Amino acid sequence: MSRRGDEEGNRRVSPRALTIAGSDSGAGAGIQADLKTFAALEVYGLSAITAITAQNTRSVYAAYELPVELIEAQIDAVLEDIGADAAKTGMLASPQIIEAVAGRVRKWNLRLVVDPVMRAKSGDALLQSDAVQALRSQLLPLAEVITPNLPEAEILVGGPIDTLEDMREAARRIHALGVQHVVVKGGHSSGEPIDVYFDGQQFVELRSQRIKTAHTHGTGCTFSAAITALLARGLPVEKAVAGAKRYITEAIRQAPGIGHGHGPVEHFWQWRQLATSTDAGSEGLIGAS
Ligand SMILES: Nc1ncnc2c1ncn2[C@@H]1O[C@H](COP(=O)(O)OP(=O)(O)OP(=O)(O)O)[C@@H](O)[C@H]1O
Ligand SMILES: Cc1ncc(COP(=O)(O)O)c(N)n1
Repeated sequence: MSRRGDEEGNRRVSPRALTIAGSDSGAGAGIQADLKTFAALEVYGLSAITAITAQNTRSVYAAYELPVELIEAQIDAVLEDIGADAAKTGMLASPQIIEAVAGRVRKWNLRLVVDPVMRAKSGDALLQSDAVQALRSQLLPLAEVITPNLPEAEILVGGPIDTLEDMREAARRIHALGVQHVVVKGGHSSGEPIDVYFDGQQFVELRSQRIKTAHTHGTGCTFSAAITALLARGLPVEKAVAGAKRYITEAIRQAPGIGHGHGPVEHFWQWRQLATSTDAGSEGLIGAS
């Protein structure tokens, strides 16, 4: 357990989450989206930056990977002092960074959500093609949750995914790589954005209406960060995933319309009301608090 935690005396001890990801200067995706999501969900956010991108809503203009030792040092610095109840990965760029991050996940026994980021919405590559094998063999067996979109799931399983049954089969095969809980996201499908959740035994379909918008930059980062934040808050995985789906749906609906390309989503809408409301007899997202 990496959370040091409870030596703060009388001070309020808030849940903490760590993101290990790339910086997006346009702040719609990457580290910036993750930290906004953590803050909106009232979780203290920590970061370890893997790469710096020069990016806006239109394109990625440049990317610079940070040295592996500096990435390891960021993770060690925040965990030996502050601790994290859950962590997530985003852009990992290279096999060397994946290997280093896997080492730190083992060292600190982190609860890990992996968003296997491969390309930006603009089409620019964010992961070297020879890094997929490292992702498969080194990081996936350490992941509690993985959240591939359809193109990422196709690369992980090595075949096309066209139907809901294909999504279920892909989830089964990714689960067999050692991930405990798989969410194959349907944002890139042509119909309703149905996400398929699989825990090794049962499938759950997470459904929502498709919102007609160009502003979906950082939806995957925000969704996986919301899962991480809700896990850090102590929710069971299935509830954290369902809560994150509600959070991202509303975040897309309320997108501020910034920039000339794919703009960011809105993180700071009033989630608490949704979170604590009783919905069809359920206890709400986090229960009243
Ligand atoms: N237009 C939309 N309307 C409603 N929900 C959507 C829409 N687009 C995506 N989603 C939801 O947003 C979440 C992220 O899905 P998506 O497949 O877009 O991830 P992604 O491609 O990894 O995102 P990104 O690469 O932009 O960070 C999923 O829960 C998906 O169902
Ligand atoms: C640093 C960084 N991490 C992740 C993404 C993926 O997000 P999207 O697919 O919405 O561009 C990105 N564009 N930049």
